[in-house]
Amino acid sequence: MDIDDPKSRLENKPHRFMSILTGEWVDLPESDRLGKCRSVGDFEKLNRVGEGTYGIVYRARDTESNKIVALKKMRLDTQKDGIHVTGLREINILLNLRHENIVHMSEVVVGKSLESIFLVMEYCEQDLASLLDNMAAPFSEPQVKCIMLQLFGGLQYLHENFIIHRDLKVSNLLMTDKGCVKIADFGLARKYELPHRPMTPTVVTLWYRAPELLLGAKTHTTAIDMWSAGCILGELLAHRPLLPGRSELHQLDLILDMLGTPNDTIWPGFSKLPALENFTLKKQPYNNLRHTFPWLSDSGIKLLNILFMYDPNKRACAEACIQCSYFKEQPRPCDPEFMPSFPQHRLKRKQSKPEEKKGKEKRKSLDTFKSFGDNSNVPVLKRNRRDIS
Ligand SMILES: Nc1ncnc2c1ncn2[C@@H]1O[C@H](COP(=O)(O)OP(=O)(O)OP(=O)(O)O)[C@@H](O)[C@H]1O
Repeated sequence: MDIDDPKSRLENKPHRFMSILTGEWVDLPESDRLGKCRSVGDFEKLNRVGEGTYGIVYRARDTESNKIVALKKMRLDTQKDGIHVTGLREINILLNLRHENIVHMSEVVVGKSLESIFLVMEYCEQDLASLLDNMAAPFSEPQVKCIMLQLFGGLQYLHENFIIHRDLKVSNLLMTDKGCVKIADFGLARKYELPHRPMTPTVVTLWYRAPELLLGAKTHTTAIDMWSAGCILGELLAHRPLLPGRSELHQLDLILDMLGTPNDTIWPGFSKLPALENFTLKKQPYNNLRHTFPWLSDSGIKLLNILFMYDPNKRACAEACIQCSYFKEQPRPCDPEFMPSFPQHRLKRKQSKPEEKKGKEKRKSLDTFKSFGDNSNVPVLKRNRRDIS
């Protein structure tokens, strides 16, 4: 080797990288210098388990390890001739995360062409949306507490790592056959910086979207995930979507009906929010959460109230929710092993194509029900949680 020749020096230098998963240094073999991904041919596709806006998800078997995995085929961005930016974000974020309540992505594999990319993830037997659709009776309160504690655990980890998920909803919560809840679908997730920088306000599926986003706030905080968690808690308790708006205005209306109209006293800066330049909100002076959940304990109502604080700065963080007395009083959260499981329905489910799904609203609006009443008698509405965004 000519040590004065920079090209020669570069070619012969061993390549060492620090693993983002273990923090250990690893030598990169010469043959992998240009990068190396396994081929999707190493996997046997078993069946399709889900389809979202950005990808189709298959249950598959890794023929090398014999493990069952989920393979998510990333959709192409037809205009830009490559992988959609949401897919790249999802890869980037998931590679850096390790927590029992966050779906684990083990690797990226490639298809025949370079544009065909698949994420290999741990396989989860069900997602909460289809579980809710297939259960004859609502979740019991111990089961709801078990799910929520796990969701808050995952959120605490995400937020401590400066990640905002930005699309929390029941169809993005997966569950293993051991009852372990995993937050999935990081296509809209973003790393945030302090001070917060402006981001696009049209994130988060409408029914789970926080009022500050609906009113055009330019900065996003972890509080938008906490609002979505409140909507998920309400949905699990009631066994139907809590705030199923048909449009942004209708969504705001439903929020006002449930919580009353905000003002600058409870939410400093409220009247300066961009959307309020165009319209005035109706006046509704009452908080109707107690009326909506008459059977819920005071600490359950308190948890909902701290998740539904209008002012994002006052909204509870995940850690505060975990400490909430609701989880310490009777009935206590159940053991994850006692969560219901219907793995077979996922093998049967037929998914419609995303373009067919747009704008479809098959479910009855919540307006038909004045209050959820005792959750053991709630009529089960067939839901279509994936359709609204
Ligand atoms: N690891 C997994 N194990 C089992 N099923 C999964 C897994 N990941 C996703 N799914 C299934 O595939 C569906 C779609 O996946 P995902 O939400 O990641 O796709 P998406 O295109 O990003 O969806 P969206 O339209 O909600 O943004 C999920 O609702 C779930 O049913």
